[in-house]
Amino acid sequence: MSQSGRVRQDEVYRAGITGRRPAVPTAFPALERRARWAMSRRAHAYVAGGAGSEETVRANRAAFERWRVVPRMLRGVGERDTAVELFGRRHEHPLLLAPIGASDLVHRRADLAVAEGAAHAGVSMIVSNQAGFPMEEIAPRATAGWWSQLYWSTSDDLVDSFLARAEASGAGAVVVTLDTTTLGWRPRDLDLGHLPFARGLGIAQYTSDPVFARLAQETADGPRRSSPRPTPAAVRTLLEISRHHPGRFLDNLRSPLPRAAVETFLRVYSRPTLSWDDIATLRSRTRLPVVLKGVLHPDDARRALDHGVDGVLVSNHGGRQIDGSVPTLDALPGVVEAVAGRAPVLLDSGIRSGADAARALALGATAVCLGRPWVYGLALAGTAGVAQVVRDVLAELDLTLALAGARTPADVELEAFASAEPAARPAR
Ligand SMILES: Cc1cc2nc3c(=O)[nH]c(=O)nc-3n(C[C@H](O)[C@H](O)[C@H](O)COP(=O)(O)O)c2cc1C
Ligand SMILES: O=C(O)C(=O)c1ccccc1
Repeated sequence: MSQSGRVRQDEVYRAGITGRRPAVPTAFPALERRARWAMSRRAHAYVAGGAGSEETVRANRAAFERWRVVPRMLRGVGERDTAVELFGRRHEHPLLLAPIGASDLVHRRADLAVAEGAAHAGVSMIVSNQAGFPMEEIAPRATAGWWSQLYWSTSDDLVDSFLARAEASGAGAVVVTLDTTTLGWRPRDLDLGHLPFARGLGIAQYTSDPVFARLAQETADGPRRSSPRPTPAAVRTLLEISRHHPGRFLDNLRSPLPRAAVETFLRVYSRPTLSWDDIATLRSRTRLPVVLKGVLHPDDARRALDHGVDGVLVSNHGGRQIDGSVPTLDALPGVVEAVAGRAPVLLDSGIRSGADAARALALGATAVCLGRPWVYGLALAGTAGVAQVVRDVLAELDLTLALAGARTPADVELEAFASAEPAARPAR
């Protein structure tokens, strides 16, 4: 049971009496504006940017604006209950941090700070495969739980190694991202000629991996000279890269290995030929619950369940992959209907506030994932910034329920507004 909205408001207004203001802005537009000043041009372009003309980035938002809350009065709702159970674990809040790679572009402590911020706010974090630190260092800080996100590599051995490491480090699930088998067309990054990974950012999960070390050494040696196991020196160099200076190792380390590591990453990080046959092998590869990220079609959701998948995450990667892709909130009702309560359905892409979370949950999402807003909190105030952004979203979610006369998100009443084709609310 929660009154987190009132608690957070009281905290802010009381601190205000002595002249203290929140560390980061409490609403998204100001948060983004402030973060933009704090970030490098390249970092801002990478985080804020989307595919093509960024129509889908905007459409994700417009989809939320088409649903309006119809508040119900006098329902005596004093406390709200937003807890959910996901894969046998109780989550106090129906929100997780979406996996976001290369956060070492915006903060020196990157995923370590994010994990601590998520833990402070009491939410789980989905650790990106493209993190700035090895998952073994992030995991102990994510005390409210964490899941591991996987890009299916061209090397099946590397996939198995990532899965084994996630299991050994206590991940609660593995989230396989399907929508980035190849990188979308991103004009902001293209115009700056900038991809973080090409500079050695966001590759720490790889450089800390023994299978990857072998692949990188093969690249450095050339195929003829390569030895079957990575030499101890190669492993040491790569570990040094992942521990000490992921961001600037190309300048700092003289050995050819760092450059080989970047080249190897770019070659192996994703398999464009990924198919349902690969998904079918997952059950024998890992005992972790499997979530497929990037599902937008009801038939793909059904097929996922047929393949033994444990959950789906409705996502268009924040509009970064296909310009003109369907907004996730529009896709949600069809997926919810197809899944029919058999598995959790998560949603991301466009969640900016607690009011957005309330609408996605009322439309049948089991939980939502917060993306760009936490990156802006990180850029402005590190751990404290991430924690505040999350707590503010949760506070507004709680207040939205209270004012709508809803004890749980499912009780929120919605109506479609000014849409050419009003989407039907799924039966629940
Ligand atoms: C800068 C950035 C990096 C991202 N990196 C990853 C990643 O490594 N793995 C992944 O599955 N999704 C990644 N995503 C997608 C997010 O998980 C999520 O789907 C998206 O941010 C949701 O959109 P929103 O931020 O507009 O709400 C990234 C998104 C951004 C903005
Ligand atoms: O930037 C992204 O959105 C992302 O997820 C990604 C992951 C790997 C390589 C390039 C981009």
